[in-house]
Amino acid sequence: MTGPRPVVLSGPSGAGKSTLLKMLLKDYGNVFGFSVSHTTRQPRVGEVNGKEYHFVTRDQMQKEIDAGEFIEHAEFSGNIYGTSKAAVQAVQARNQICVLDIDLQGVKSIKKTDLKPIYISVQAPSIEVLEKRLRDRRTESEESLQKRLNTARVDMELSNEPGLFDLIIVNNDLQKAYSELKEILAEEIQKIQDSKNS
Ligand SMILES: Nc1ncnc2c1ncn2[C@@H]1O[C@H](COP(=O)(O)OP(=O)(O)OP(=O)(O)O)[C@@H](O)[C@H]1O
Ligand SMILES: Nc1nc2c(ncn2[C@@H]2O[C@H](COP(=O)(O)O)[C@@H](O)[C@H]2O)c(=O)[nH]1
Repeated sequence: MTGPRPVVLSGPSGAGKSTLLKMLLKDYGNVFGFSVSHTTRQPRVGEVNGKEYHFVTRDQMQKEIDAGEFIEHAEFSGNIYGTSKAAVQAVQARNQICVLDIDLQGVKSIKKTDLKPIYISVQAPSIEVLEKRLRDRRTESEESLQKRLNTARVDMELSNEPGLFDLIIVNNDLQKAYSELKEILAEEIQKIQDSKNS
């Protein structure tokens, strides 16, 4: 893999990864590019195929995994999610910092590749706050919500492993969390802006 150093955003469902990512893309749209993952889950209201995800069937996804088209893939809450080689290459071809929003299994898989991203974990202040955010988001059935909360408990525990993440952001105050995110990425942002201006 070539190009600027990618960024991995991980952390429990509902912690605020997509919210922070949207802020980053709004402020630095030409600097960052989102790695559009594949998923077998159903699109949510407002989600567009090819933008938030490539929405695919389990059969189609399994065929592409078998064909070696994915850098990593994982089963999460009853669905498969994965990062294709093409998704990352598309961003890198635009000389943008590639941002991957992936779960903890994905992080462990990416650690075995030569991608060498900056690893950031986004956490909610507590499981209670996380549950409230997920409920208020109104995207999950009760079954899916419980699965996500169970996975979140494990994620919150395991993410503290020394060396796993370069930074853990506790997303309580959104603006403060965003400032922390921008701070760790400042050097990479500057490099891209300099290269685009030269
Ligand atoms: N600091 C915050 N304070 C209050 N609400 C927040 C904060 N950050 C995010 N939220 C809200 O919490 C909900 C979950 O956030 P978001 O969808 O960004 O989480 P996520 O980590 O991307 O989840 P998933 O992994 O399921 O995609 C959203 O409704 C969002 O508006
Ligand atoms: N290992 C991977 N995890 C991924 C990928 N794309 C998203 N995700 C993670 O899935 C959960 C649930 O996402 P949701 O959109 O259904 O709420 C979340 O933790 C994402 O980080 C991927 O390509 N690989």
